[in-house]
Amino acid sequence: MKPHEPTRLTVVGGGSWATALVKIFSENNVSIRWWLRQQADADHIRKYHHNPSYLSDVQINPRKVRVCTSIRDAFRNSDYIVLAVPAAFIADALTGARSKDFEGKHVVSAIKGMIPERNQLVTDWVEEVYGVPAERICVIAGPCHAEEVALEKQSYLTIASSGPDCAGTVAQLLTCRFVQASPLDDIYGVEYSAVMKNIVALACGITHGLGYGDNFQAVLVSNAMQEIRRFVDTIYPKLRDLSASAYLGDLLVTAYSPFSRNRTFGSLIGRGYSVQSAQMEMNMIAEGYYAVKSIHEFNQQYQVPMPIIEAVYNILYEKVSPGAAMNRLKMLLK
Ligand SMILES: NC(=O)C1=CN([C@@H]2O[C@H](COP(=O)(O)OP(=O)(O)OC[C@H]3O[C@@H](n4cnc5c(N)ncnc54)[C@H](OP(=O)(O)O)[C@@H]3O)[C@@H](O)[C@H]2O)C=CC1
Ligand SMILES: O=C(CO)COP(=O)(O)O
Repeated sequence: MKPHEPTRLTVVGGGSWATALVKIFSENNVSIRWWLRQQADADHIRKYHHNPSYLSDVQINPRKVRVCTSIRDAFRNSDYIVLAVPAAFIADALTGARSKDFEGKHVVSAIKGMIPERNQLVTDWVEEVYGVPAERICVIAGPCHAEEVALEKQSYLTIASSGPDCAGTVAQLLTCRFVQASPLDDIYGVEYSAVMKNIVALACGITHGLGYGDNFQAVLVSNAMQEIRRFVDTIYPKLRDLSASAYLGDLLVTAYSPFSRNRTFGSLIGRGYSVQSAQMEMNMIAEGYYAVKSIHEFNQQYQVPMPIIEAVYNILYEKVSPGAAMNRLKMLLK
């Protein structure tokens, strides 16, 4: 690539985070192929330069962004493939793409969830299924809600990879007027923490829906941080600073922000909605709903004590009432 040529990116996904990422990347010298699954959405963006279904105030720059609905077209000539579809649907979204289509490219996962049928991190799945080498994979993490990106509120991202090159370049591509992105070398720690903070936000929402107050929630979140530490230190021991924004910051924003899908979903459950009616009430996906099952099953072999994760699992998958599960949990917190 010549020095002043734009970096060629593919963004996979038409939801709020994909739309926000397209906006951030468009601040830099890039050329984006943006894949959406709905033809009507793609046509609308082409004509009116905004996504009709998510973050519709965000203006899409037609000089930098080309929309398409064919995944193989979207991959053509791209240097970086950015995945921004909930984990449960990423295999669907990539239907039609083959290992060969990933050759020579970097993969950037913006997904904070696990592949449900395999209880596997998205980056491991990409490596295993599409043969992408680990050093060409990175994740986008950090406390950052798409809605605040749309409003250009100052935000911070952490780009984690196992080798320095991928994360460093992607961090540069995401740094702009209102976003500061930095690289980090703890891809597994960051990815697992991001998956788990969604489950904790569900727990916060559930307790909020049940009428617990801020005092309880502060204790819940502190205990949750200890659970996350126990889990990631067991699965992938490494010297890491869990008070950094990629870990603690993301836990806090998801647990407390009214923008959080996971907190909102939990709050509906706490107020007595069934899983199905809560899902219908929200137009967006709460990753924690799928993730809690994956983490619960994955943890069978490790048996890391995680009473908060277990309480959420019992409520969502074992029909334990939110009130009873939280009554039991509150005796275990300190
Ligand atoms: N939103 C945020 O602020 C942030 C989100 N993330 C992560 O980004 C990822 C994407 O989440 P987000 O953008 O918020 O999700 P949204 O709920 O905003 O959008 C969901 C997306 O999934 C698509 N989808 C739904 N069902 C299917 C299916 N069966 N097959 C293919 N695609 C499907 C939807 O397509 P359609 O519209 O056509 O139904 C839509 O593009 C998640 O892992 C989330 O944790 C990370 C950081 C911030
Ligand atoms: O990861 C996020 C913010 O950093 C988004 O969390 P929610 O999916 O709960 O909105």
